Amino acid sequence: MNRTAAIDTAREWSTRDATGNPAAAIIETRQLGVRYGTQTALTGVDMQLRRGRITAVIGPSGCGKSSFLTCLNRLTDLIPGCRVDGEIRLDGESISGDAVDLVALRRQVGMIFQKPNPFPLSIARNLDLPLKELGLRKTADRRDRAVWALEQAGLWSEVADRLDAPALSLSGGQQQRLCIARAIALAPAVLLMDEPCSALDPIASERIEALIQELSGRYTVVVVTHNLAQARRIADDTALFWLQDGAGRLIEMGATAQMFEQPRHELTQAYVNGRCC
Ligand SMILES: Nc1ncnc2c1ncn2[C@@H]1O[C@H](COP(=O)(O)OP(=O)(O)OP(=O)(O)O)[C@@H](O)[C@H]1O
Repeated sequence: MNRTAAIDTAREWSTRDATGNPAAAIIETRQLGVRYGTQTALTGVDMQLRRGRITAVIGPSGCGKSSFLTCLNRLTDLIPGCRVDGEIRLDGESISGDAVDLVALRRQVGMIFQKPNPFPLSIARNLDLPLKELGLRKTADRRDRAVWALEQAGLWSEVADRLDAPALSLSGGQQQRLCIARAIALAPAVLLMDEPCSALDPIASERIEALIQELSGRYTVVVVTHNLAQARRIADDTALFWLQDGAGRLIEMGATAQMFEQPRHELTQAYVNGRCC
């Protein structure tokens, strides 16, 4: 199948769910492109991310996966020389332009990075601080919300008796779950995860994977991963990006089982079977 046909297929898929009904997209991109100075990292991405589902973004190094993710909550605004073209809609509303409240956007669309990045403060303060900024004025309310978020992240039983300990004294996997709790505490609609397990040992990775699966349904998760087995285990939907003619492009997107078992595009077939890169 040529590239245009595959993208048409991706478009057709992305507007229908498994029963043929229109899919409920929470995020939609149209002709999304990212440039760093004169270099085009990503071009022409038309994609719909479905509400409450886990979408894995896969593809070889340099094909624009992280650039795609960082567009979705406009962290790209913080990169000098970076320019984003096209359209991104969250719940039908454009997130482009100067009128958008970026603090509110980033609360709605939280980000988890490859390397856990807790604040160099106590475990409790890692949650209390953002909740204060969110406007929760009563200490008891903030504490309740913090406990709830730690429970959601599967961390509460491990830290309940040492909330005043430094966050950096936690293991890498616990720090990553703390970062997920910190994001969840702000009640986001979408969680973006950029290789959230790649800095962790296999056991900690397994816990994060299990946590991502538990979050499914309540949050929309977009996870960039180089680990194809992980994408297959945790993702409902999978999108393959590829570097073609010097720019990253969306090649194919579909339900994960279809992408791995019956890929439509030859690049997907080769990539998921480890026959290239
Ligand atoms: N801040 C930046 N400044 C300049 N160029 C950048 C920047 N970030 C990414 N790029 C370039 O954009 C292209 C896409 O990078 P990106 O990190 O989005 O790809 P990726 O698929 O996530 O790669 P990887 O799998 O290696 O993390 C690359 O050529 C990269 O060098």
